[in-house]
Amino acid sequence: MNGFEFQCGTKMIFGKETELRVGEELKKQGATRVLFVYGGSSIKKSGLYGKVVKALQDAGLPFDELPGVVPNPRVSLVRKGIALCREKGIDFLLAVGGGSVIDTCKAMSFGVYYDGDVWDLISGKVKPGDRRVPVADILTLPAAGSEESDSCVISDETTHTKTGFGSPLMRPVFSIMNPELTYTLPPYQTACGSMDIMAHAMERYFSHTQNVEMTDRVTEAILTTVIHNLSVVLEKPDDYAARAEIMLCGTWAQNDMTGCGRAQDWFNHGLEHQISGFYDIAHGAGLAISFPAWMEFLCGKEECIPRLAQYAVRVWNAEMNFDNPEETAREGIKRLRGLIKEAGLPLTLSEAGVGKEKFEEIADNMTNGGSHTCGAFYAFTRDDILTLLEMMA
Ligand SMILES: NC(=O)c1ccc[n+]([C@@H]2O[C@H](COP(=O)([O-])OP(=O)(O)OC[C@H]3O[C@@H](n4cnc5c(N)ncnc54)[C@H](O)[C@@H]3O)[C@@H](O)[C@H]2O)c1
Repeated sequence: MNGFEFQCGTKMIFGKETELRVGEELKKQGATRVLFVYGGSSIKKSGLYGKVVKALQDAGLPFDELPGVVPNPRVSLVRKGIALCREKGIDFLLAVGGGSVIDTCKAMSFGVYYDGDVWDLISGKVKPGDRRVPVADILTLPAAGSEESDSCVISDETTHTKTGFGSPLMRPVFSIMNPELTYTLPPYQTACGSMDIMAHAMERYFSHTQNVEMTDRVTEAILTTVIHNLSVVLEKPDDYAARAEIMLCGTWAQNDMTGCGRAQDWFNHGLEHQISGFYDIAHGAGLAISFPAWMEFLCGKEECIPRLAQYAVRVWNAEMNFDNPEETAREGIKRLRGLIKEAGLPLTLSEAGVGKEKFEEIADNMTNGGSHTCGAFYAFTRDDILTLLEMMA
């Protein structure tokens, strides 16, 4: 196990009807003027919008609204939000929605205190400072884990670039998590979210760092819990117990608890950001296509087989073939693909409507024209990425 620092100060407020406490909690945290940020019609249809407005009014908290966050959230709205925060003297951001809404608030929160264009922070040209408008959220979609993570991902729709930045100060001050709020998620979105949760667990799990047994075991528990409960909620969307399990997994898969003391990979997220930057597909769908193909590619790399086989045995209950561990590894991939198919997610780029026309550009972007490799568990060259993309096609 490597040395590490870990600090996660987000207060998690979990359970039925917890969203009704948002006003009093914001006040307790020192808010005097709030910007209520959300996406489209889904929170209005579900009645959550009205509950939030009432909770803010009951707490006597003045607030403004910024609707219009879209999946793969746009920097144009972040810029609009920054201007609004400055104009109205906002001192607390309240995100109500999934990762896209929370990430929009996180980017705004640092952008308010930066004099230049916020894309400088997002693109990593300038490091974020130590001042930010605090962020809180009511989570409606377990997936990104942004409710406790220290990073955000934003797209520039004019250049088709999707990238992100982070800071230890970026973690939300508190996150309200009521599993009942996720009953309205369509099956496809539920499946995409679960795939994203599994991907966060696997980006950390696939590591060559030795002696990380405790975080391995926690990660395996997250993966097996999501696998089991995803099947339950696809059958019965209002199963509170199963929704709660998935919601908690979403947060703990991405708050970096399971990443402590180990090298992490993040190749698949990098690849998916490229794909969804160009094609605007759901993040979880992109990961459903890339992860099994990535594992299959790695079956050809001897140094990766033991961990792939361990994953197959412990997560998928595959039988260990000590004479041929690659066969065990392939069984794990087969079972992962089975779940993805059952959940209605795409297994290939063509199923997701993505062609081959950007392959060269994607490989260039990920390796800076072939000048460096990408990924820690296995270092992909530009040519490797092209091979992998063909496998995903
Ligand atoms: N910050 C991080 O740590 C982190 C990590 C991984 C991914 N991300 C990013 O997060 C974004 C994806 O976030 P996401 O997966 O949470 O999805 P999302 O926020 O983009 O939402 C997806 C869709 O689900 C709808 N939705 C949300 N809650 C709903 C509900 N309860 N009922 C019905 N519909 C609902 C939204 O309106 C939206 O149309 C991507 O841009 C991804 O790159 C961020």
